[in-house]
Amino acid sequence: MSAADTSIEGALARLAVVIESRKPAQGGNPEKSYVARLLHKGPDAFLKKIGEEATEVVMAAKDVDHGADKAKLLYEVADLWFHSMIALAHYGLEPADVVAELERREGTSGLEEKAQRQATP
Ligand SMILES: N=c1c2ncn([C@@H]3O[C@H](COP(=O)(O)OP(=O)(O)OP(=O)(O)O)[C@@H](O)[C@H]3O)c2ncn1[C@@H]1O[C@H](COP(=O)(O)O)[C@@H](O)[C@H]1O
Repeated sequence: MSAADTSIEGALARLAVVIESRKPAQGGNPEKSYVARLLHKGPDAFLKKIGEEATEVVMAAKDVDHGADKAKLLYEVADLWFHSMIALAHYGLEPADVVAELERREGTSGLEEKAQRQATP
């Protein structure tokens, strides 16, 4: 992975490295870094942000339904991904773990998976 890696996974991996470096144990400074500040405040702070950003995604999507520009939707989804990545880092997970989970699901219909889950006692 390098800065020249323009894949989605590359961009997420680079951001994950920066987030990791903002952890209190790595010397992240809450005065100078937004990520360090959220990590310093703890889960309640960044989980609240995730809830807010998810709501903002929904509102932006509804606005697009009513003719608004898609740029706001992109912006809000980026905020949601970003704050979710702070939670992943806090809980010791990486974007690659999410990608692996999505890959594991590849080719399994959501309807099939749901039926199997409901059939399991
Ligand atoms: N991708 C982001 C990113 N996306 C959004 N944000 C910040 O997230 C904050 C929350 O967005 P809101 O719209 O809720 O704004 P707000 O009302 O100011 O937020 P609050 O007062 O509720 O905290 C804003 O301050 C945004 O600037 C981000 N801050 C940082 N990054 C990445 O994280 C890296 C490290 O950032 P620092 O830790 O700040 O150096 C940066 O280089 C970027 O790559």
